[in-house]
Amino acid sequence: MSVQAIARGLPVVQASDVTSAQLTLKADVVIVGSGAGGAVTAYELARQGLEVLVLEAGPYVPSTAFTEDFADSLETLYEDHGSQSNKDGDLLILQGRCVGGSTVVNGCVAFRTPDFILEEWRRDFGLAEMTPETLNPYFERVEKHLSISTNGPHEIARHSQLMMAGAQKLGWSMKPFQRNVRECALTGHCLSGCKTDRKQSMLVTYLPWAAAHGARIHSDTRVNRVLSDNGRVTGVEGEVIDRTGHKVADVRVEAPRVILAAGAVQTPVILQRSELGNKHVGRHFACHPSMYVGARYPEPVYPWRGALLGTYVDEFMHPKDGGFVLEVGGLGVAEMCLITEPGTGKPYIDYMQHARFNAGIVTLIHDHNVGEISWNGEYKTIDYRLSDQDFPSMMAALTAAIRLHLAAGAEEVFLPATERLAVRQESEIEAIVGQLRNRPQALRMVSYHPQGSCRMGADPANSAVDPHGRLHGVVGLYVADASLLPTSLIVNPQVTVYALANYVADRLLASA
Ligand SMILES: Cc1cc2nc3c(=O)[nH]c(=O)nc-3n(C[C@H](O)[C@H](O)[C@H](O)COP(=O)(O)OP(=O)(O)OC[C@H]3O[C@@H](n4cnc5c(N)ncnc54)[C@H](O)[C@@H]3O)c2cc1C
Repeated sequence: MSVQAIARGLPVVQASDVTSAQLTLKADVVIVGSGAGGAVTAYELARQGLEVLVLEAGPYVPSTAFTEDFADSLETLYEDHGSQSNKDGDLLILQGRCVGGSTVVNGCVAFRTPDFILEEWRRDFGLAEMTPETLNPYFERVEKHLSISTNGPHEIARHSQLMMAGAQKLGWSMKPFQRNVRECALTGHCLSGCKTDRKQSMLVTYLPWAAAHGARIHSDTRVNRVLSDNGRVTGVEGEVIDRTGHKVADVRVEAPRVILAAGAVQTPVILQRSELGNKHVGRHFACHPSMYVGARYPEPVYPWRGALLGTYVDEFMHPKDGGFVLEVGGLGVAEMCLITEPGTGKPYIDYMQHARFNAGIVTLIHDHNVGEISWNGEYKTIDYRLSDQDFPSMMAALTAAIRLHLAAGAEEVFLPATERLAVRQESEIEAIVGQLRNRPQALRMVSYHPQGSCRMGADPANSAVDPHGRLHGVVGLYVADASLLPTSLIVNPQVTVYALANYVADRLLASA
């Protein structure tokens, strides 16, 4: 490893450090991906004395190099440079692709897995251990490690304050978020990475801690295949690719245990390329398709100022109450161009000229696991279409978001539809929302939470991975990322992923 790499902070072997065309490595455990699942397993295993090697496809970008410019960040920190989408092209699927994974670019919102979701997992997937009693110690551990705390009054930006007043008028429960941030600088640039290391991402917590316990981290290293012999894992192979896209070296790692933590899109792709796993690998993909419902307020609210995410409406969280959450979110100008008012020409210019008057709400639904990830030998496909079963909760979430904006004093609410639709008063909502139909390209949706493509369960007849995180039918191969989630969560998933990764690491240690 070069002296510069160590001096830069985290000791990472980068493409520029690799001098031979063939890299051959050994480890007790090789971990693929350095995001939420990969970093937690790396630390928990390294601190118990295992020789851990982490291979990360994305670059190592130290926080001092973050630019707070979203367009730059999409280029350097995001999967497919921020353009990853579903097959129909109406759902942008954002994932981080860098050392630290999506945790580097996420919005810091931290929720434990709701009890009613754990109940579904126990009931429908035979996951008897997925109880609050088993998971609470993991949640507590991660909350302590990542300094998770409730937003203070100074972290509730003007737009969130207006919406809290609106929720009060409507009689809805609205709460401040919990976030993994220490003394937030309130710059609102979370999605571009936290330049001052206040966000407690994997880049500044579990990865340096894992390295301190001897874990080796290689960036720019994409794993293509898991190697196995007679149903037992023997290692992985992949390539070192530099930032200009040129291959620098082939990599082969010998290891008796492999943990896949490449995220819910790439983990099934690696398994499919390796021809490992049963027919559930890649299926049952869910993603919390969300809509950004923007609105214009009579006063400037500067949506890019203050904490990115302040408060949320939990009134409708349980499926029997609607099955959705409304999150009041800030937004920079670049993000606003990407995901809000769809008009072109004059209406669009007018909208952007009034950017400082716009505030937004992000909707999340408890979607069904109807998607599928596949690899055709050349490229991946994300086949996800909002199901007819989920369309009513999407519309209920949209209606509630419009009502909240109006109650908070908004003058005009813009629907995240491909045709230009706006609501100015409560009496218009039903007719305008009622025009929307569940067809491709009708809605503009974004997913920040891909999940469920290698779901956990006791029975291989309906799951890809067993209750301890082992791929059914292959010895030594584990999954420890958002692919594991048997159903969608409804709430932001990072804490669930950290807890499950820690749980899987403990199961691995117990069987070692
Ligand atoms: C913009 C954004 C905002 C978000 N906001 C929140 C939030 O506020 N709260 C919350 O709870 N969650 C949030 N999330 C989601 C949360 O960050 C993820 O659910 C979580 O990080 C998933 O963990 P993971 O380990 O499955 O994948 P990731 O954290 O995405 O890590 C996967 C890693 O694997 C690497 N990889 C992929 N393929 C390969 C390969 N072939 N070889 C080697 N490495 C590979 C990737 O480059 C990536 O670094 C957000 C996500 C995004 C993108």
